[in-house]
Amino acid sequence: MVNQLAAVTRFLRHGFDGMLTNYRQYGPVFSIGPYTYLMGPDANKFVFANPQLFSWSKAFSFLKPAVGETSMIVSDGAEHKRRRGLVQPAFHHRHVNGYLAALAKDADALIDSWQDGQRIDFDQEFQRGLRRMSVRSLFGDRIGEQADHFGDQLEAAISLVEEQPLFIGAHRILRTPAWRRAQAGKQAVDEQIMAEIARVRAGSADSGVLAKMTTARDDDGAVLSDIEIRDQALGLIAAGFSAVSSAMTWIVHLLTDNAREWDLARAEVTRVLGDRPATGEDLHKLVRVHGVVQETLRLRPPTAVSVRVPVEDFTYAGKRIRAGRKVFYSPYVTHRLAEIWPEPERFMPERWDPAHPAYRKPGPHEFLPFGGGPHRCVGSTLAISELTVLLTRLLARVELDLEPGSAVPTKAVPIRPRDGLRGRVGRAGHLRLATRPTSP
Ligand code: HEM
Repeated sequence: MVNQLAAVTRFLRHGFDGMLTNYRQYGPVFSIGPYTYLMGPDANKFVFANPQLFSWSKAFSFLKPAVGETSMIVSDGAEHKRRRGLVQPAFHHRHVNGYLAALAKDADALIDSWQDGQRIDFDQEFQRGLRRMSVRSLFGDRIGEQADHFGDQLEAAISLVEEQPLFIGAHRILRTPAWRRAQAGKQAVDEQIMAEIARVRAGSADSGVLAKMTTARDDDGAVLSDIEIRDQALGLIAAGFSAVSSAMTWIVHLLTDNAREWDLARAEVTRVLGDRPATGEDLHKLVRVHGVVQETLRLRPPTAVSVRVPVEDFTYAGKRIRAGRKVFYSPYVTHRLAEIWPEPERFMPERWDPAHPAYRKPGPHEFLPFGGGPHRCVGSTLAISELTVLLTRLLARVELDLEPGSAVPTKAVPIRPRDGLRGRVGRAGHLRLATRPTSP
């Protein structure tokens, strides 16, 4: 029997760690108020293997004002499969590797905009820099040239749906200024995307994901309509943009929390890359950097929980779950289980190095920062590339000195530091890093 008050209080006090304690106490399936939690590796396996039980259209309906009705993330069944089949090839390794040079240029532009010794909020700065990087690789060079302006309009459209679903309904009914701003931003962005699709259809060459989706054709000759392409483009940004910047912020926090970690990752960058940006061939040689990115996604998965809405009643672990309930699964909880991850609270990039004794290859239901099943993150390769490129440029070029205590995690998705991540930046070799004890 779940003690409702204790279970809610745990989450309110301790966020996702409270959810972990609830799992420990109540097992892989339990309900708190209107919500049901399916937790742990076996529950993940069940959720990913049974997509026919769930509706994404219902679970993510709150996103529709920003991403439209046809975006993959709000599509089910055969429609989802068709759309996904036409979008996914644009994220193939081969294409993503083609974006690395442009990503490095944008990463360098971000770093160049900082003054030596300047005090900044890295969380804000990474959001700004990664927005530019994402806009260029998704929408191509033409829109990429006005990435900041385009990004401002996008953000107005998307910021609203990042609020609690209940508040979004209130904004819509009351036609609040935030709602009107979101509508104006969405309209401006829609028009630019439609114009870009028309240019690509008229034969104008571009290399972004948008252009690839516009010309995509499946084995049966099916294509995406203009509205579908526009909705996919908006869905990619809505699903991806804040998750990547959240991951970047935590990467820097975890690396600088212990100067030794920063030094080890930097030594690898110096050895493999020197001062040049990474190419596709370099990626598999950056073992430590890869470990840092993976280990951050383990300890601070931006999508700490995600939601499903069952379309029919079903039974899991002997418990009946009714159609229409909100059901949550949690990468965060699974990533902190000692039975899968020895010393789960420790930041250990070496666990991802096949040559290290601590290495163990996790199953897809044990390490799931990008979800799993047919709706698994379509942008995961691009996300990892953006993080790797920005991280390697930071390691090559700057020292960071973070202010202690400036990284209290929020209880929201994606997890961010509540008051930002503040500190000073200096050119490599110029600023002395303060060494602090490791804590995840
Ligand atoms: C570190 C960064 C990222 C993380 C942690 C992340 C995480 C996730 C997760 C957990 C899901 C599945 C949600 C569920 O099961 O309910 C998902 C889906 C998705 N992600 Fe990501 N994501 C990231 C970056 C990106 C990027 C960069 C893009 C696009 C360029 C993107 C586009 C999408 C889309 C479109 C879906 C829905 C796919 C579908 O419904 O078929 N994500 N993401």
